[in-house]
Amino acid sequence: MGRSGGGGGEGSGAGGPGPGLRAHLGALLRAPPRAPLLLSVLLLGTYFFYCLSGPCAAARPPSQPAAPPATRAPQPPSWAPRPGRLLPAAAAEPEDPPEPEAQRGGAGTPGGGGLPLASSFGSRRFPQALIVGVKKGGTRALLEFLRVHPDVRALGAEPHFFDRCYNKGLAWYRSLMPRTLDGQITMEKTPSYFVTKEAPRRIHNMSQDTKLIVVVRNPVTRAISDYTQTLSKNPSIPSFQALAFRNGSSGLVDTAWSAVRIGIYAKHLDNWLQYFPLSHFLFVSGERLVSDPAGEMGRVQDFLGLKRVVTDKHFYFNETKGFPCLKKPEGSSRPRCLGKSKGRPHPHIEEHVVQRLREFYRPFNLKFYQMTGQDFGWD
Ligand SMILES: Nc1ncnc2c1ncn2[C@@H]1O[C@H](COP(=O)(O)OS(=O)(=O)O)[C@@H](OP(=O)(O)O)[C@H]1O
Repeated sequence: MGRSGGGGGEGSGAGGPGPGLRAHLGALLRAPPRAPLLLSVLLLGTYFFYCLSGPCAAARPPSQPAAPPATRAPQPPSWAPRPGRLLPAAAAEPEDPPEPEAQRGGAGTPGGGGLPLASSFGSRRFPQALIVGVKKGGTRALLEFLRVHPDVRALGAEPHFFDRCYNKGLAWYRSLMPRTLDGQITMEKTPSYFVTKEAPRRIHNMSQDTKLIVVVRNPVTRAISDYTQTLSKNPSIPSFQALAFRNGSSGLVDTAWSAVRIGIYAKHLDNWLQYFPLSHFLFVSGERLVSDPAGEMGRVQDFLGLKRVVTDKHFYFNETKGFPCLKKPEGSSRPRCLGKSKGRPHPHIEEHVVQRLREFYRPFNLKFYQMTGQDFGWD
């Protein structure tokens, strides 16, 4: 499943057959008539292959109910951010994979339950809370920490419903969710929602009571982390510096590059505030999630109206990884850190490049502190 590096797009998985499929079907239809059975089998196989391998396929529901189209709402305001320049490699990056335990057991499997019993009790509900961003902010860590809480049931994979898969309909989206009992909260995380101009309106359309969590991180470090991810998939991309500035380091900062654009938090938040009041948001510091995970989890649990169950007893600092890890993740009794793609070393970026980006972000950061009433200390 590809990711867009933060830019939103309408789901493309449910449209008509693409050129590849048309060519394939054409070839099959020209086959000799004496092979009707083989032809039918191939046609069916081709149909299922193309239908199920689209950008929404990683989050397939256990059964496919007839999904009514999602309700239409007024067009978004014209000033909303436009999709920026994407690196080819970024567009082909795989999703943030669910952590292994989540894949094996419960709620990581779309529609699954953590315990065998959970598969037959409770009901699938729309998420009452979403982690909407930001990409490379620490969203996977937050979700895995939250899943330890017995009153949180979360989808492990990123469903990308409100950016790429919206045309699958709200019933499809709900069918992905794990079953919950009364009093439990359903959650999912898709970091690209924060920079998708249609996402706030669509989420508001699902429920205007949705609680929204945004994990934010120093935008300069975030951009380097984003670049590191792209570089890991495609080592031949240009240097960070060449991508960050329009004409080498002497030029203007290139805000069309998604790695830069995502970090202009104030601008993206402005779009969300057209639909949700500030009281619906919790801004989690990506830095404090690493330096004081229990403290930040206390704030998150309070915001979600949960008992403070996840505390410092749940974490240990793994010296080798250099990050806090869980003593007992959901569905496991063994300690576990996040996977290799989380907390990886960044390439060295020259100080003058970092400095110029810091200066670029400063006014946007100050605006963001003002809007949220929180100083994240990035300057
Ligand atoms: N406990 C723990 N373990 C490992 N990594 C941690 C942790 N807490 C936060 N982080 C930081 O999370 C960064 C990845 O962010 P995301 O999970 O939001 O990335 S993604 O958008 O879903 O790809 C990742 O970024 P990089 O350091 O650049 O790899 C980490 O810095």
